[in-house]
Amino acid sequence: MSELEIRGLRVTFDGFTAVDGVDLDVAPGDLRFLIGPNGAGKTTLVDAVTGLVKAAGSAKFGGAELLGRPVHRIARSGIGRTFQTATVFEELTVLQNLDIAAGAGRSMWTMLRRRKDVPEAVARAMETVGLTDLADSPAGTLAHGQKQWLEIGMLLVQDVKLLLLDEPVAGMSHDERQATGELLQRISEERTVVVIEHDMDFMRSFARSVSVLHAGKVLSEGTVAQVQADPKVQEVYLGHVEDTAVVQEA
Ligand SMILES: Nc1ncnc2c1ncn2[C@@H]1O[C@H](COP(=O)(O)OP(=O)(O)OP(=O)(O)O)[C@@H](O)[C@H]1O
Repeated sequence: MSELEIRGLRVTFDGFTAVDGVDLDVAPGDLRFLIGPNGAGKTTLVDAVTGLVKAAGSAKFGGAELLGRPVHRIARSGIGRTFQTATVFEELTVLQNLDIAAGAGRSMWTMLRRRKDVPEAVARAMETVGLTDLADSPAGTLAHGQKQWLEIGMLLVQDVKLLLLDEPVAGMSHDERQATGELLQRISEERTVVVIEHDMDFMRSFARSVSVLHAGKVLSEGTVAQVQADPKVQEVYLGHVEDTAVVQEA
């Protein structure tokens, strides 16, 4: 059964249809890449699923309808996302950021105080994203890639079941991309991960499945090899110089 089941999803902005009848199924434990040229509707689709924009159609998570629910209730149902720019608290340490994300029921003072007993979920998330040694470093001093990992860690401590990540490796070094890909593979052993991405090398190395969006519709879907071999995909990408690698290296 699909964990995320989208049917006939449609998002319209002032008469312009950004998402135009999308059907999408993501199985539990998938590491799905959403690719497509600029303006294809990838971010808008994620915005619709997370309640940030109004949408018609259906988007079910674990069988429950998401459309029409407020953002906080969708988040509480186990869906978390990151944005293109990391949104961590720069003045607070790695541990404090994770603590706040884990937050429920603790006072601000308890969370901001340096504590010896780190909650297990926080310790585990810190370990998973490789930031344990930097627990007491202010987030503002982290490298760009580390901030993205911290943000992913903040979703893990909330025990999010479906992670929606918007261009997580943008601006990262080669080594950071590699580490991020491996991190996403580890995470997807227990959770479902959907990644919006423009980096085709990264997609080829780490995607378990791929959906190609174009002009608000799903153009192609399958494994990396299937999508790369699809003439429709080649046609769309050949018109976009920055993305021709998807076909050139097929
Ligand atoms: N709030 C909005 N109001 C009006 N139009 C919007 C709004 N948000 C997005 N759009 C338009 O919807 C289309 C899809 O945008 P979207 O950001 O979802 O594409 P994308 O595939 O994520 O592109 P990119 O890869 O460049 O991030 C674009 O034409 C965009 O200009």
